[in-house]
Amino acid sequence: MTQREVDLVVIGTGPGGEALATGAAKAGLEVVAVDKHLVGGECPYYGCIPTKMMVRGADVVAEVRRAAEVAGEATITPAWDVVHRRIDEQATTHWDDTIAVDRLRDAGATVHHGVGRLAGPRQVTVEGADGETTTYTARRGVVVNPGTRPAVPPVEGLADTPYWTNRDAVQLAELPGSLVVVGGGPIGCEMAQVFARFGVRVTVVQHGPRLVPANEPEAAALLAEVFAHEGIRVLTDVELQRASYAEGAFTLGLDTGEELVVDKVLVAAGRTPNLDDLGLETVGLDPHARTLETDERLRVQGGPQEWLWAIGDVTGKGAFTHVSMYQSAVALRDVLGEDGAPASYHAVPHATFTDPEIGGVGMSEQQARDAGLTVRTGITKLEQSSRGFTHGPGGHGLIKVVEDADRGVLVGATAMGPAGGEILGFLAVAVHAEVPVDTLRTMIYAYPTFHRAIESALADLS
Ligand SMILES: Cc1cc2nc3c(=O)[nH]c(=O)nc-3n(C[C@H](O)[C@H](O)[C@H](O)COP(=O)(O)OP(=O)(O)OC[C@H]3O[C@@H](n4cnc5c(N)ncnc54)[C@H](O)[C@@H]3O)c2cc1C
Ligand SMILES: NC(=O)c1ccc[n+]([C@@H]2O[C@H](COP(=O)([O-])OP(=O)(O)OC[C@H]3O[C@@H](n4cnc5c(N)ncnc54)[C@H](O)[C@@H]3O)[C@@H](O)[C@H]2O)c1
Repeated sequence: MTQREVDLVVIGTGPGGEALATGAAKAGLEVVAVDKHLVGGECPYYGCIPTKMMVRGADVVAEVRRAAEVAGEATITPAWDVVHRRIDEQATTHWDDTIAVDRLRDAGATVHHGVGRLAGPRQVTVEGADGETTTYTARRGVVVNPGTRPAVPPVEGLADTPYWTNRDAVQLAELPGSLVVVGGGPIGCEMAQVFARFGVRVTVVQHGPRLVPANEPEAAALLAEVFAHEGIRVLTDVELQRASYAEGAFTLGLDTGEELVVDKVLVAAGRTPNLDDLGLETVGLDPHARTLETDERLRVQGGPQEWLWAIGDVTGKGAFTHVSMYQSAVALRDVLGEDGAPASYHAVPHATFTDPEIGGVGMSEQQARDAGLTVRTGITKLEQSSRGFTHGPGGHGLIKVVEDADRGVLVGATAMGPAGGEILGFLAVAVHAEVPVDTLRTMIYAYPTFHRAIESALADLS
């Protein structure tokens, strides 16, 4: 066993951990960045980046199929190997993190591949693949950024089948004929639409009453309509009860009595935080917790606040890369003893990259009501705007705004449509900066843009 003393240990290099380790090393701290798999985490290798390449391919397929209605005949023969090659070569360099490791080392950090665990105050052990263990004493402290792994729903027989998770889905070289997606959240919906557009017969099994439940119900309803139109079967309010696999086929038993027989099953039913094997108990924290509670400087609450920070999905503030990066910057300032704005989560934006995209920021209408606010909402369909009308096929969408009527500011908004995640930018500024609705109403909205529909949604506030 080797012992070393350093300034900072970062356990887990998701997007935030990688950025924080880089910044701390550049600032002159002696930093060890520990990861048991790939430096950069889920986003670049198995999450955002490969899935957005899949979405890009699927969107091109859909656009070509719309051509006849607006420009003339065009045909496309979807070819998954093109998507696979882009992911393999351009996005992930064959799922190899050498570039990221070199970048961190160039910044001055030490990269240690292995499982990192807290082992008492300021102590971290790292167990390498070769079984060699190193114990680090962290003078300044420890930042944990361990992320999540796919949750496996407690369905009889499922664990014994070769089901896929997002990690398998982004590495596919060939597509199956049929697929059941278990879970209708962002991962399930993005993947379902991609695979369907490439010719896979897709069924989504969602145990709740609607798709994308973190978004407004109107957005979920519109997405369900689009999915139905594209031939994706969506089963809501359905429980998967049994799963088995034999002779190359899965059989799934539903509580409705129906049995689905398919080539493949993709489980996208939420995530489990990687907190259970982090040694949290050695510093008085609960290893079974779903999140680590943090303060506005990302210091872990209920534990050794002076030397332990947590960032990323495990903080429960929004499982998004931009949240991990945002927290990384706030925590880095605190690690370095610098002043700066505290973390604030009243305007967390998110975009689900289905077509139409669903952008959301801040509170949903229900969340605002549950928070006891005096709520007014306004909604408009994109098809009723000049831009939606001229866009034609693929132009479905909506804008919904949620106002705290007592303060006269937006506390939440949804922008769904072509480039919904981009239109969201305007609404994110309004919610973040608490721009008075009266001011938003005095603006001039360029004609005929999609974002001009925001003016109609504001006019509808009641
Ligand atoms: C399919 C999919 C699509 C997504 N698409 C988007 C998107 O479009 N936009 C978006 O904003 N977000 C998206 N996300 C979410 C996004 O990937 C995460 O929010 C983001 O990666 C931030 O996670 P994180 O920083 O908490 O850590 P992660 O990225 O999960 O990384 C954690 C790292 O810690 C390591 N680790 C864990 N435990 C230990 C340990 N004990 N010792 C050493 N290392 C350890 C892991 O190996 C991993 O490298 C997507 C996620 C998935 C799965
Ligand atoms: N574009 C993006 O920003 C993006 C894309 C993908 C993922 N993500 C992030 O990753 C996180 C994880 O995504 P996710 O879609 O796996 O999780 P999720 O928790 O958001 O959605 C999972 C869905 O599965 C359903 N479900 C759970 N158990 C089920 C069961 N037994 N049978 C049927 N349905 C079941 C839930 O009702 C839920 O709707 C998201 O919360 C999001 O923050 C973001």
